[in-house]
Amino acid sequence: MDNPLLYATALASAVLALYSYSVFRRRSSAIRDISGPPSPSWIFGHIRQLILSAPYGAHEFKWLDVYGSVYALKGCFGQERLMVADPLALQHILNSPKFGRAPILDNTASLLFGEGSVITASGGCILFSRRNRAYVDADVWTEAGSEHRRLRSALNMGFTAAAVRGYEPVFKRVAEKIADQLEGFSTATDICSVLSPATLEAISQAILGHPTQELGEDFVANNIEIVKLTASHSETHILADAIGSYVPTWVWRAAIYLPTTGAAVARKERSFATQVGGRIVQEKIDAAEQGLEMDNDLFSLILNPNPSDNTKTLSVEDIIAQIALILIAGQETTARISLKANALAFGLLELARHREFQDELRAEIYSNLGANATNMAYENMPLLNAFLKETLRLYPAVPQPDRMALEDTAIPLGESITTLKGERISRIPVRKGQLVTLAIASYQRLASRWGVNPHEFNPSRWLDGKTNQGDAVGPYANLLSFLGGPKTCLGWRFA
Ligand code: HEM
Repeated sequence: MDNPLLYATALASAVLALYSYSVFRRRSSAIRDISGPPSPSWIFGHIRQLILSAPYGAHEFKWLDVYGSVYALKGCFGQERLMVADPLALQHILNSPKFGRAPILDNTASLLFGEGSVITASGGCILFSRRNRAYVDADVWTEAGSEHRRLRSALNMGFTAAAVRGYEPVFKRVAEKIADQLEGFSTATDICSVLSPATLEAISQAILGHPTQELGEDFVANNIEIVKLTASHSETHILADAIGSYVPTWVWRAAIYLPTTGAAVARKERSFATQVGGRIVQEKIDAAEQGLEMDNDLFSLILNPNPSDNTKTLSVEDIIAQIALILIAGQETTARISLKANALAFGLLELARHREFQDELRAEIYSNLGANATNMAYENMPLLNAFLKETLRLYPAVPQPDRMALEDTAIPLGESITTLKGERISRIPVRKGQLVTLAIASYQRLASRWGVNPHEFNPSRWLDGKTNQGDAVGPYANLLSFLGGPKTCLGWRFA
């Protein structure tokens, strides 16, 4: 299509179709009656303010103060969205089969990791492809849910408290390497460029049982490229996501063959993961057949399951299908290269800002290392635990994941709200297809939950018992940094 008139006509038709669709949905949506900030733009809605503002939350936390823990926002092209930081509502959405990941998240995941990974087996993609044909089939949900449970149950073997304790020698080696590197720097340095490869090293050794150099330079370089791509945000990305969410799943599946940088990196990742993963798995199978002792990395654990329990058995293909996901999911969230959300970098930044606390924490760690240098007793280190919780609370790596209602339903609220019509409601009716943003960063700054001055870094809030824990919401300290419900981060103990 090299005729500019054709381009203009195609673009105008797409914009008109999006506009008509958004008007149609707006007329029939209950979200219209929920208060929220006025939208600055029809094309971007509030998304630029939500995602691109610096420092993080510049707009979001003001909206939280003004509109409370549930309010309406506009997405791109006039789309209605609901922001939810109410603990009961979050807990409901995360645990209800009536909500799934937003199609754009699922489709991106399947592009990067293929169809066989635990994250793509969770039902979303299958459901969304059916939804494109305007129906949701309960049997499909159950089938996809059970495939997700099967993979999770088998993989979980490598993420139990005992298994993660088994990885401690790896963590220690990697931590010593980071410390050596940092001691060698005499000027200001980009900490993310040190932490990101170190995290990949820890994951590679603990999960695959091989140091990164054995994965091959090309695989490692491509992995870093993917982490950079998935961490970057711009107006172009926002628009591409918005348009991509209207694109059917079969088009996404074909997108892997596009001649774009993103598709090329995704293609390489999947091909490297299959080749390298296949080689590593085969080596382990050969070692087991020769009666050699298996290592205690995740792959060796999975390949050597309890034969009496066949629910925990994974095929070689199943195992290989998890490699790209685990390398990227762990690295991207723990030590992301972008400064938007990097748990480790933000933790170090807060230590630099709070020198007194830094000294106390160092003293606590040294005194425990002295007592038992090979086996760290984390439970005996209250300051370290408080530091980790406070860092994860203030800087969730995934601060605003989207969910979508898979059928007409209602979201219960812990605190009732007044609608624009003046009605007091304790449940918000939502229509099938409604997008809901889980406002994790806002939830983790609710004064009602975490005590006074919730925007301040103050680890002692965890020590003096002033955090109101309420109902269990997330897996760790009631935080939602690892999300919650059946799709809780598999690697939260590892992280
Ligand atoms: C601070 C570090 C980490 C954070 C904040 C984090 C956060 C998350 C979040 C929010 C999700 C859910 C995504 C969604 O459903 O939309 C997730 C899923 C996942 N994470 Fe993590 N993660 C971290 C580290 C890790 C590590 C180190 C690993 C593995 C070594 C890992 C493996 C996974 C896997 C396999 C899933 C998919 C689970 C499923 O769909 O059932 N994560 N993570």
